[in-house]
Amino acid sequence: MFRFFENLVDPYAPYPQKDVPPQRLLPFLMDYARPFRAIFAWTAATSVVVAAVEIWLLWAMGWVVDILSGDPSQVWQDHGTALIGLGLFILLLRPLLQALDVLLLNNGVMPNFGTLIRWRAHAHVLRQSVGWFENDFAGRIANRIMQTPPAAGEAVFQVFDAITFSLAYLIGALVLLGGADSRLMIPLLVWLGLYAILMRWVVTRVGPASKAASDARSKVTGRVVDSYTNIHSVKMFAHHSRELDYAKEAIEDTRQTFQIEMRLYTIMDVVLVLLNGLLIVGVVGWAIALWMQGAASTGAVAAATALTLRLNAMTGWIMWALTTFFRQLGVVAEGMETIAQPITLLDAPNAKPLAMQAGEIRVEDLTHHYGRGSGGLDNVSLTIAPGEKIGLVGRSGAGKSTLVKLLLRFYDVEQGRILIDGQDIAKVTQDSLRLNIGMVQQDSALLHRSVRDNILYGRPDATEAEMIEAAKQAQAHEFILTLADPEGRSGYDAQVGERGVKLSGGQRQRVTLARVILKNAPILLLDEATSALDSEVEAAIQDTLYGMMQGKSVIAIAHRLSTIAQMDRILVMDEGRIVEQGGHDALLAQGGLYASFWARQSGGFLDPDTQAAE
Ligand SMILES: Nc1ncnc2c1ncn2[C@@H]1O[C@H](COP(=O)(O)OP(=O)(O)OP(=O)(O)O)[C@@H](O)[C@H]1O
Repeated sequence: MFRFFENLVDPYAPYPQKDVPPQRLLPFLMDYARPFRAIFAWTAATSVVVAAVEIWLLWAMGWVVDILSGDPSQVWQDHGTALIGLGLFILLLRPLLQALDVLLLNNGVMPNFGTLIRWRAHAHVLRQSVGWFENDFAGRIANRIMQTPPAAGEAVFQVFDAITFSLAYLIGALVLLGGADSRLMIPLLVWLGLYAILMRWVVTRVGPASKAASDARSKVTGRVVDSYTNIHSVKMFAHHSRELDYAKEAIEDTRQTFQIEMRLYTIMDVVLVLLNGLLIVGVVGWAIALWMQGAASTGAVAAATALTLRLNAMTGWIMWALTTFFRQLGVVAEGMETIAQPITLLDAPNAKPLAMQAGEIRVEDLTHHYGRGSGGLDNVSLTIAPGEKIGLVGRSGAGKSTLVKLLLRFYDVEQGRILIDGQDIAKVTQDSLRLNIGMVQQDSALLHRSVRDNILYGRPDATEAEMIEAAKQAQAHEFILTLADPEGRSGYDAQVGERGVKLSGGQRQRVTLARVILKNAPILLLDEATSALDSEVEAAIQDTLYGMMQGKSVIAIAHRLSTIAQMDRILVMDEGRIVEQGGHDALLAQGGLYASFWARQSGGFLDPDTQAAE
């Protein structure tokens, strides 16, 4: 039976992905609620029926008191059947109705609603560009993905569990009192008015207070996770107390925002008790007065008393439910700051897959300053012939990596364009573009998965033999066989730690090389691909690299000039521009920047001191 309700909505069902999610709270939630429309309607209907039954039971209690005021010997004779019917109703039908209500809410809605939001929110965030991620804390993004779905689920739960139920209950109570004596409705209506004012006062403050508290919590997560992921720097610089202070500032923010929230609840609780006192004295006192005048029966007084006491118990719960509702909406509003952000780097409308032919790369008048006035690239134009191998050198910050990242369309260029085989890379699908480019990066971070998963990331459908062959070519096979992790997995199954921290820099780089070898893409970008290797391994890998480059268009960035001296052409970049280009010998003869780099190289490296001095 549980399965039936749990399977009413499939949270992973395909859906139309939006590039620009709704920016306002209600439409944002409605968007996620769409697959739940039918189940929400049913839940609301059963909540109303359950509330009506509860009110009706109070009325029935008044009726029982009234018949008990009659002749005891006649009660069973006159009302026996009705009393049995009432008993059966309470024993059978009422539990069934309530069971249906909670099954719909607890099993149909709750596990699926949060899951659907988390799934879709993660799918949306994963589509964001590299630049988008660079502008935020990974911890904060993760926190919002984690806390928004349960908050939205809790808000929806309150709508059906408390708000729909209590609205139906209040309307029923008015009808019931009105039926006994319409004057009894007056104290209830006055109380309702005051209750509404209090509710409004609380609710308008709870949403913003809760959003601020939630914001502060996400900030704490962002800062704490930042310290943990960079624990090496923290320890190396002995910045233990500085990191604590950095986190404390955010933690203190959370405390203060939480204090403001809690003050609201205290005020609400105290005023509520006062209001409820008014309700009890008003309704029960009035009912007694009416009874004394003979205008109300004993049963009516009993029903009115039971009703007010029940309302007294319920009002705290309703207020709590309402504040929870608005508090959770505050959390959702905070989560929206991440989850509802439009995807800015999109495939062009009707983008086609990149049709790779020979592999010509043309960069036309490219300028990219990362949204600032300077830095990055300035008016770079360049044509790389199919199969040509380009070495890219220049001081740190000259713009080499920027050029490579723009080729991968990690960012949209600010000015100019890049063409591959005559096709503007902004107009082809991002996936097809990146599938055709293999890249080995300077700081080769790996995924916290097994070595096998990491290598197969280059081509998930490769066979085991192909994967091992790639590892061998990258000089990685031997050391991989010696790996073991604390859980007892070894070799290709060993986990590499977050970002690959359990491997040495050179080992990491070889695993990334293996995955690019396996990918075997027609364009190859090497950004300091061998910088972490010792000369012996590097020499062994150079052959593999040259082998890999055959028939491919290649851009290789290197500070170690000896690794690129053999390239077809060398480009020298400085301050975002290409300042020299040509073969190694020609550039040396030119006596410019390249010649000075070469002259100052010690042991094949660009000397960092001389670089700084420049
Ligand atoms: N994500 C980014 N956001 C803003 N500015 C950036 C970003 N990445 C790089 N820059 C800036 O662009 C300029 C060029 O950086 P780039 O990484 O391209 O240099 P590089 O030549 O590859 O240097 P290195 O040899 O040190 O890797 C620098 O001034 C840098 O501060």
